[in-house]
Amino acid sequence: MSVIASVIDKVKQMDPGQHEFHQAVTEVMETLEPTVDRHPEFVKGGIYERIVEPERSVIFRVPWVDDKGEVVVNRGFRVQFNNAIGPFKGGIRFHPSVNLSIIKFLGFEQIFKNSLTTLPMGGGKGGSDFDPKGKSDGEIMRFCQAFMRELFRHIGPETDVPAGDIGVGGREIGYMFGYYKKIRNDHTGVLTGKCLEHGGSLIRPEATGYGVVYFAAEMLARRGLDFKNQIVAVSGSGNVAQYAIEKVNQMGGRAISVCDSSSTVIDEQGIDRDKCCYIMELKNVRRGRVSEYASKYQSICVEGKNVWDVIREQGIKVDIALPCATQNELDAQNAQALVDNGCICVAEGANMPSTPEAVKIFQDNNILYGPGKAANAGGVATSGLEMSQNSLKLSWTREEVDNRLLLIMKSIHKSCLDAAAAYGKEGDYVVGANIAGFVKVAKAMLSYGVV
Ligand SMILES: NC(=O)C1=CN([C@@H]2O[C@H](COP(=O)(O)OP(=O)(O)OC[C@H]3O[C@@H](n4cnc5c(N)ncnc54)[C@H](OP(=O)(O)O)[C@@H]3O)[C@@H](O)[C@H]2O)C=CC1
Ligand SMILES: O=C(O)CCC(=O)C(=O)O
Repeated sequence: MSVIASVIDKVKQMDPGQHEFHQAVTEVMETLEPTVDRHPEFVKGGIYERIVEPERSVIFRVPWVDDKGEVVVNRGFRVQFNNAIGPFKGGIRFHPSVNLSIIKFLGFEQIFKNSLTTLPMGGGKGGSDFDPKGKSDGEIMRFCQAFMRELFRHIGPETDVPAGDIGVGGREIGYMFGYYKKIRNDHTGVLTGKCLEHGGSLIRPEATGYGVVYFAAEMLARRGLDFKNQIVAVSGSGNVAQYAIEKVNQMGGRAISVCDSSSTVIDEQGIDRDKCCYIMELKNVRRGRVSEYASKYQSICVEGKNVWDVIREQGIKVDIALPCATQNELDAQNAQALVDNGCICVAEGANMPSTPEAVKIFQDNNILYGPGKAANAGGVATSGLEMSQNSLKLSWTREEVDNRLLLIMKSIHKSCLDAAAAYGKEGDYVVGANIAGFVKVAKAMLSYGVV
């Protein structure tokens, strides 16, 4: 049995039931096969076995008091996966589905993504099964403080620097940062995604969504294409989706969809600047449901189905797909429908949104397919820029950060293509992203000896 197959086998045996983690490990490991012959030193150094095991996983109790005065207990997680090239770095997710498998898959992906950014950041991820939906502002604050009451002892600006992810935005980062500062008496860059007033970076809120569109534009340019007049399907309606739509509009495309966990809205006229501002206010301020969009603007609203189901069922033509909601949202049936209807490009804003079967359909049909760890790396890259500004005690302008983001996305795109070509898989962004991300981390791990 090859070293890769035995590593995948061992992961499945050791952690049965961690399906998302198995999926992420299998997807990465299978593409690393060509590195085994090229780098016998990685085999000898046990790099493949070591890279799938987190440095440590912390699971903790998060007790807090709700508005009725009742004690609620949630479960918190921080998986510090790999710090070979820099401090652990990765977001925090608050969602009822959160469990160890999901946090491990996200932390594992983060190792390679962060490596691709060119910045010195290791991989980690955290979260809780806390559901922010329907909670008052006071409840959110008390939960964030309770979460930080344990997390603070595991993190630090040179150790582990969390940020936002699903259910965690500027408001939650503010509450967590404020509490860390209070109990440590230390105003330091321990979190990213902070508000501007207390050390955040311009463009961090926009960065993941803008970065996905920058990455897709690079892929399209290889075929002499761009966003102008392209019909773009976007899923989700949160941070990543909102700024992806904003950038699609700026680049001359027409974004036609959003969804949340309750319904999907299709607006074939296009979600223009004003409609996008409406969604931002609806989701970020009023914390409402996307179905409200349909009562304000002429559009289709389908309850209980995601964007990709609705596009398939209604035979809607899409040129570019940007899945920006959650893992495994886009399955084989919906991938086939996108291909059959002439889709040319898929760039993933979410982490692992396409199932393995869907990815195979995109690749077999020569679709420009940009996997999340490359296409959505602009968020964490800009977090890295926030860390740099915090260390320098400087703030860069919007233009400066956006320019750096654009250059990083171009560099990631080039690294993927270079690595794919160097390992005999010309044009394959999946192989390219995995190998380029992996080789840098593997070399760093090797240089430390067995630790
Ligand atoms: N924020 C960042 O910087 C980065 C985020 N990502 C990834 O992007 C994705 C979106 O994150 P982000 O925009 O920050 O999160 P948000 O919480 O801001 O938004 C998530 C959106 O996805 C929807 N959603 C979540 N789960 C489901 C589901 N099961 N079915 C349908 N819709 C769902 C949410 O709906 P509802 O409103 O009902 O909850 C919401 O509209 C995630 O995969 C995340 O890991 C990747 C890189 C960086
Ligand atoms: O900005 C960060 O540190 C993390 C962003 C994130 O969670 C991700 O890249 O998936």
